[in-house]
Amino acid sequence: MSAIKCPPGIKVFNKIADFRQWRRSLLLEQKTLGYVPTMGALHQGHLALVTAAKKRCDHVALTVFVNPAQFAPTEDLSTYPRTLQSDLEKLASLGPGVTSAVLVPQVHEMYPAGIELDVSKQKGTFVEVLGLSQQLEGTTRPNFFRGVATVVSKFLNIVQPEHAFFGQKDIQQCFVIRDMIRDLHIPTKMHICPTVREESGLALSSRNVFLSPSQKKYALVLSQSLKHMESLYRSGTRDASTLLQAGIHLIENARKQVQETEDWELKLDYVSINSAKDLNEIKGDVPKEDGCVISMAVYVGKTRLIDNICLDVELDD
Ligand SMILES: Nc1ncnc2c1ncn2[C@@H]1O[C@H](COP(=O)(O)OP(=O)(O)OP(=O)(O)O)[C@@H](O)[C@H]1O
Ligand SMILES: CC(C)(CO)[C@@H](O)C(=O)[O-]
Ligand code: BAL
Repeated sequence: MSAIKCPPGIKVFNKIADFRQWRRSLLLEQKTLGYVPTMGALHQGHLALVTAAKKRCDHVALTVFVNPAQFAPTEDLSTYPRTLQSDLEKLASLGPGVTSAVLVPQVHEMYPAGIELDVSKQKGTFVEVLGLSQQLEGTTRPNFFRGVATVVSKFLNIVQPEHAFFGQKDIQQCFVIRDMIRDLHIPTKMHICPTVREESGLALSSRNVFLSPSQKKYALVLSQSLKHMESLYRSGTRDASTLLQAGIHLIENARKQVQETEDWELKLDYVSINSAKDLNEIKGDVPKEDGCVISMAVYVGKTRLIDNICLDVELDD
């Protein structure tokens, strides 16, 4: 932390107790706090959450924490981008008084009992949101939402924000956290903000830095196939398998082109249409009254990207 230069006006804490003392001062001044949880490597998607938080609240705080509990032993915990100094500069670039505080806690404070990536060796307290965590992302990342729900519940307890802001890009995470907040009676109002995209349509993601220029070009297949399915839906196609086949066709074409011309692979992990009520998979016609989420994960080389669209769903109120 000593090597980090804090931009003027932004308090950077690495001890939970120091953050809490600052948070208490806001309570005494009757100021509201909006909270944006992140794993750092900030981009315009994160900054849009900060801006939305500032519109609603007197102060905005972020956490920057690459949470080991949401990574499987085989995943990219050690290589996940860590760019705290430039993250702080990006927050400062939003203007004075937009971000008030950033908490960058240490792993041992967040996980006093230690944290093993192998779930069978873990000790301590964990939070699981049953019914929403095993499908979609949970198929490939079976303990991911347990790690997310655990760390977000810790942070909501530490930060005690009136409002918390999450991105639609991680739509299943939003569903999981929404139910966790409800079930644990956490006194925070959750907001889901739209996915910020490059002009090309590519959803911004911290992991995009791993893409080569040609991978970035082929990564457009995620947003393009979603858009294609959306336009079919809007023109009256309701059968989930017809919609999915149309998306899969585009992804398969891209996969073949990559196979013929590149030295890396493009691989569909999943594409699925799920009810916006309970994230159960929809077979047959999409019921308009429930709304649906079309989501997918695609490996572009070694980088796994996700994206989604929500149809006939009000995500935020
Ligand atoms: N393009 C985006 N638009 C809006 N919100 C986003 C976008 N990307 C991420 N977020 C949101 O920012 C918050 C923090 O996400 P995180 O730090 O994991 O960034 P990320 O870009 O999603 O990283 P990763 O590449 O690991 O998925 C989450 O609520 C996430 O949904
Ligand atoms: C919510 C979160 C910060 C928890 O580590 C993470 O899953 C993310 O960045 O989306
Ligand atoms: N934005 C989700 C964090 C992760 O993929 O680990």
